[in-house]
Amino acid sequence: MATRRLRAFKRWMQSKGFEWSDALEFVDSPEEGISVRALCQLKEGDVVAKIPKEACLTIKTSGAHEIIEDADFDGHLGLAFAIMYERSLGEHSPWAGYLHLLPFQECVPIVWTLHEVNHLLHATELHQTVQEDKALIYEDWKENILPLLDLAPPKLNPEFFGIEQYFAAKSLISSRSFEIDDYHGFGMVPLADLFNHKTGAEDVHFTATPSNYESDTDVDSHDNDEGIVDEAVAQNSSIDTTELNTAHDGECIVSESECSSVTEGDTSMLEMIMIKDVSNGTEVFNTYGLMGNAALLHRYGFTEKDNSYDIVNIDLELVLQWCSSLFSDRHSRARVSLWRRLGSSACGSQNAEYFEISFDGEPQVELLILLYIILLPDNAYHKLDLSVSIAGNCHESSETTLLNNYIFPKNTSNMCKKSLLTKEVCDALSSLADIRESLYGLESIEDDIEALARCSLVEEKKLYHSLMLRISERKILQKLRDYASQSFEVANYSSARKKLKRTTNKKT
Ligand SMILES: C[S@@+](CC[C@H](N)C(=O)[O-])C[C@H]1O[C@@H](n2cnc3c(N)ncnc32)[C@H](O)[C@@H]1O
Repeated sequence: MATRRLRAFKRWMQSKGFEWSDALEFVDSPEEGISVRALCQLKEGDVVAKIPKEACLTIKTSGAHEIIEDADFDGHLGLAFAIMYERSLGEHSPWAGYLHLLPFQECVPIVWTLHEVNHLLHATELHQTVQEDKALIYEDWKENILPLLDLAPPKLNPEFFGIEQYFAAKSLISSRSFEIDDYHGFGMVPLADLFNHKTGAEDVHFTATPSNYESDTDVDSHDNDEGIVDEAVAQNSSIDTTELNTAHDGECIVSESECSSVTEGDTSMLEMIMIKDVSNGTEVFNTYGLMGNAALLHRYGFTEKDNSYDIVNIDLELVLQWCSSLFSDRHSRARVSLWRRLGSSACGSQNAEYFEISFDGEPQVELLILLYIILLPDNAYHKLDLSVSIAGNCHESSETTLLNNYIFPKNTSNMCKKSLLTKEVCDALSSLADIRESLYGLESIEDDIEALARCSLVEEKKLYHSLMLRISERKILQKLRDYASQSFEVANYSSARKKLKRTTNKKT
């Protein structure tokens, strides 16, 4: 459905030199926002849109570029300032037709109230991150934007540069900005940001070399310090400058980006190319990257059911808590120290170390090694400790060799894990899953599932996606328990078989 705002946006795109195929339909739904659909069969390799870089809103193209340069604002801060500045110009902004199409803000957790963050994200992978983000963004605004408002010139209307406006701009950057090129950096790319995301199953890509879109300049999303931002195009690549064909006699025709049609040297346009066939009437998806639900909610404000990139983390702190419920502090310290001397480490930084549990409930091997060492009987621990010290002194054998000799005599990765999965380690994994789960509070996962079933995705978006996140994390903890019990059963079964074999061999 083409609404009035979409028609105005199309007129704006035309005035700025955008080209797009008639085979693309922009659909505006009050519940789901804007999406893009194929009006006819789209073929792999079709160039479906061309976007002038000059029409992208970046720190170079914005009317605020001098203020941004003088203030020495970096990429994120600069782009947030550019968005607020262009919004402050109203109809006088060259991006007015685009800005009208954007929501004021994207419903990502940084724009939720602190109460909502604490209530809805409690104990999830996002809770602490979002608390920290909110504090940092506020500090950023206070230190950089607020002082600028008092300067004359430039005379800035404070109404458009307040803390709410800054958070809103940051939410738009997080959910819809793209890397453009070395000169522009990243920015807001009209039209490209109308495509919704599908994990690992995108239909459309941005590329500088339309005729060989499988090359290195193919673009995937990538991480940067403030979240995943889609990378759009490498500069100075050859670009197909063929005009897009438009519909004739009710037929949708898009350009065939063949090598022969490539004109070298035009780096002024971004292009969108189909990377697979899409049938008539189907939504055309981009991908924002391969992300679990925590990352999706953090950067884009939504989650996906059964997202295989989901993970849950177990903090080292939590392992230490479990350890001190069974052993003395001295025991814990000594075992963790030996674990570190063996060259093991967790993910994250020194004061926030954690272990990842994958979507199928498999724990990071470093966690298994730590639990194994914590649970070693004293005599075995002393032997290993002595060997590590001697090795450290003579520099003859590496920690890995020692660990392999001691724990992994067979030295193959599958065997490694199996050797670590003793009954005690498996019990420890189950206890850790229980402790991690207890952090969510009194409601069980079944309560969460029921609450999700009652929840409206449209009217209670925050609740819906935070429940999805909690449930996906809790399902992984369930799988961790299954992994622990099954691993022990398997280990038990194979050691029983070995014992049986040894006994039978002895007899024969
Ligand atoms: C780049 S915009 C995509 C266009 C957007 N739908 C619009 O109305 O303008 C990204 C935002 O679209 C929404 N979105 C994208 N993919 C989605 C998906 N698979 N499920 C739910 N929402 C999605 C999220 O709100 C996200 O922050």
